[in-house]
Amino acid sequence: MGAHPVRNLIDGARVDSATGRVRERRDPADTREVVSTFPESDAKDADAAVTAVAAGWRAWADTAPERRGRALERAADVLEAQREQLIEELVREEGKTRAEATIEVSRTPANLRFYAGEALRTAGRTLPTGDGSLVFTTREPVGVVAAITPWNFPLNIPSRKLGPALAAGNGVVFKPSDVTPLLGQRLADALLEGGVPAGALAVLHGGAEVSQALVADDRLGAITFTGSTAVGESIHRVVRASQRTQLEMGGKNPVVVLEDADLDRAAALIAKGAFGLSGQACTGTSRVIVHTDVHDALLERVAAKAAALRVGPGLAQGVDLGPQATAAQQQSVLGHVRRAIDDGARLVVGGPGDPADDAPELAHGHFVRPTVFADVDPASALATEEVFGPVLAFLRVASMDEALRVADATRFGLSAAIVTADVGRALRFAREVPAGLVKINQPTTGQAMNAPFGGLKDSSTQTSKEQAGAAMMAFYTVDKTVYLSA
Ligand SMILES: NC(=O)C1=CN([C@@H]2O[C@H](COP(=O)(O)OP(=O)(O)OC[C@H]3O[C@@H](n4cnc5c(N)ncnc54)[C@H](OP(=O)(O)O)[C@@H]3O)[C@@H](O)[C@H]2O)C=CC1
Ligand SMILES: CCCCCC(=O)O
Repeated sequence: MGAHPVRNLIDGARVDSATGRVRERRDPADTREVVSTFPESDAKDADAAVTAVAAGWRAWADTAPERRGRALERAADVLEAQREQLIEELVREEGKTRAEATIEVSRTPANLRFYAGEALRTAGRTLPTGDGSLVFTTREPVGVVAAITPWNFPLNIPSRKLGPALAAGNGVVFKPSDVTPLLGQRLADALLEGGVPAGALAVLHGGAEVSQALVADDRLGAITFTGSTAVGESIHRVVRASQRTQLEMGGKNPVVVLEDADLDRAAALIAKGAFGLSGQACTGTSRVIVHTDVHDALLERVAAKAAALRVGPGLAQGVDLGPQATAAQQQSVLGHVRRAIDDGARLVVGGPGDPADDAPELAHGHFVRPTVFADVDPASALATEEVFGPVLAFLRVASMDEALRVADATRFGLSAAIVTADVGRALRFAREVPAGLVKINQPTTGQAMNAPFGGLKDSSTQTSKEQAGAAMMAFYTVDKTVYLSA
């Protein structure tokens, strides 16, 4: 499979960056393979993209909602027709397994269809006046929206931003991660083929430089970002008070296991949440906070599952864990593992060793070993910092009160799970745990596409939740109140 040339998309034209610089994206499972090439864009490109969408969005906003919805529906049709191709490209560009890629490639068109319907449901309301005049509200598009997205769900996460933004009649400047430029182009191409006009959608490729320039543009009405807390906070410092921001950021998600838990069930959902997507999920499980009475029995079960996982290229049969998405992510994960050992955590499974030592065919990929630590200090880096890799920290507690305190001992509050047969304590957990997503006897990962998605604390801005249907549309529209006398 040759390298796909990806270019910026501005006013319908596929153009190189003003910098003239082109970068390569190589397969994270085998870096000898170039998957795509893409422009390294800068502020000039960002300015050109915003200028084009600022000029073009109004015509899209004036398009009948039914036609806007139909364009999203047809874009979903295009993506579904490309299913097998997208699955393979997603595995080769991002690194997830074929099974994980299949789920994402299926969810993406479903997101577009979900928001296609919202185009027709987003409306204002009339208010009684009693004096014969009319007072009503309208929902108008914000205008120009910047969507900046991460590499770990390069189709699904952008689709649940571009879908509602376009359904509401906004124009979008889309900046995919430089780790997954091809998938970003595939989504944009499907939207254009579906009928979104070139003036309503621009795509910029590149890294921090173009992204920083984009968010600093005063012509943006809204910025929707998903990525690390550090970058999200840097964006928040730049934008004007009047510009809407929706920031979905990092997590350090715990599973609390009480003494009455079904340990086989607990071990299965912990392994799924911790090692799925090679640990590269913001809602991924990174902490197990377990009652001391069942600690050793649970650790034994989870360690056995981790040790049995097969690491390898996502297109290979029977692989459970693909590579980390980049060399930088691989080195970051290994740095956390080495730091945990230095801090005195007990290594139970995995560790800093190179999986290629046991399997030479892995020598050209960014692979790491699924790793489990025990006796982790709740205040240590491993227990409080996001690793974003397949590394699990076991923390022992003696009560539910202590479990809640330990769960709260990080700056994050995205997803949290509890495993127990006690409904009363489960509901107390749901009330008291500082997390925007609470899972009872379920993994910390996995969401219903029609349920609000977002965290508390430094995991998310609290202005609006993603995926929340009508509530999502509120972020992408402005309210007006109109007073009318005949
Ligand atoms: N809460 C949620 O829903 C989710 C959160 N995440 C979080 O995202 C992180 C992993 O994704 P990752 O892509 O590495 O996150 P990053 O924060 O590194 O990047 C996110 C996006 O921002 C861009 N970017 C990078 N630096 C800057 C900057 N200084 N200013 C503006 N934009 C910038 C990136 O471009 P480029 O990649 O080209 O550098 C990318 O498009 C983890 O922390 C994870 O928890 C991931 C998925 C979901
Ligand atoms: C589209 C999937 C949302 C979940 C984001 C995560 O867990 O990284």
